[in-house]
Amino acid sequence: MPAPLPPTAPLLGIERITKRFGPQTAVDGVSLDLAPGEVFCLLGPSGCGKSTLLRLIAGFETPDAGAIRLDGADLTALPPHRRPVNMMFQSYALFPHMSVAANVGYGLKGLGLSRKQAAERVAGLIKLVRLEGFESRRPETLSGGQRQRVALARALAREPKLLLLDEPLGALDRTLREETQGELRAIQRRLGTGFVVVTHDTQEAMALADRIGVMERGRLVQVGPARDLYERPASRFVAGLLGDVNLIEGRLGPDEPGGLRTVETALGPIRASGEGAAGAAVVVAVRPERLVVGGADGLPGTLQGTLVEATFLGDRIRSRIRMADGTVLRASAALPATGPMPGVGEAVTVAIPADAARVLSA
Ligand SMILES: Nc1ncnc2c1ncn2[C@@H]1O[C@H](COP(=O)(O)OP(=O)(O)OP(=O)(O)O)[C@@H](O)[C@H]1O
Repeated sequence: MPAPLPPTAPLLGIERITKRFGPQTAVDGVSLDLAPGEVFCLLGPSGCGKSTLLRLIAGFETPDAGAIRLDGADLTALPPHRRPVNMMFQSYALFPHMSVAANVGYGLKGLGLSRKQAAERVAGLIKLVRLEGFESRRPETLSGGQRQRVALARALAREPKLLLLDEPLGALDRTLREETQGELRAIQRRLGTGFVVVTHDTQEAMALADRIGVMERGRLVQVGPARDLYERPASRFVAGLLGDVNLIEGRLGPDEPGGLRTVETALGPIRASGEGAAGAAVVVAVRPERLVVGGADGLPGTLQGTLVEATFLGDRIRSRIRMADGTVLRASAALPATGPMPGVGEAVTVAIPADAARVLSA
């Protein structure tokens, strides 16, 4: 029986694409479907192949194997300018001698628009990125955030079906970055253009993406909404990339009814969800904010430890707790509404709720 069709045909279809540079495989058999209007973030450390995958979609690189389709049409043989795709670079590559309006209008060259049509399109784009009044300014007189918006308007000028963004906010400082993430997302929603965004910043991927694809050494190792990746990482690598995590080594117990497993660790048995062969060496992954510190007496599996560090961070306390066997766990908790901070050297209880503990292959 044929597989059921997805609810909407994919905008972008990448099939087993591979790109080698000499002995190095930069992109290794990646397959991926993108829904229309979706924002997809490629996340991974430097050198994992994110930019190469983006450049393959744009047509700046030719794959050694595999195919790329857009709306069902094979793009693989088309040069970059013939693809209904546009790319925005981190450097923005604005023309310094041209005004904001001319930079944006440059994106319309070759479309055969009349002067009037082009002027209207430019005005609409400038409005979209909220740069009205800046039309005749030169890029060098703009702030980083404004330059970013000029580059975005120019990249959107030809109304691409898909926009590729390489570290789009990389040049902005932290506060401006967070503001601009929201703006970028709002513009994208208004237009419904599909976005593929390359970033090595996990927070940014979480803020922007409908789905994140994690790349590791040329492979796409896990794809899903940020929350799925955060709560159910497929590997230690993904767990660590998405945020801080405690990794506790142990051996996996046998299958049990109810789906939970028991992992024997130096801290004692820990109940966790996940799969694997009984006896396998595993790690239990627990996010610091899911540890229940203090007041855990009476919960099954409550452990005893000593607080070795407690740092006040405004909205939460970050702490380190040494357990009887010497393992140090990191916890992060909302502040108690009233009352003193827990003191260093104090004995504390620690509980690991079973729904916060994931079994990962060691
Ligand atoms: N033109 C090239 N010639 C040779 N090797 C290349 C070329 N482009 C990329 N590579 C190699 O392919 C691998 C993936 O590079 P890529 O730029 O895609 O990584 P990345 O994840 O985007 O990294 P970064 O975040 O640092 O940009 C790297 O090992 C890189 O050295």
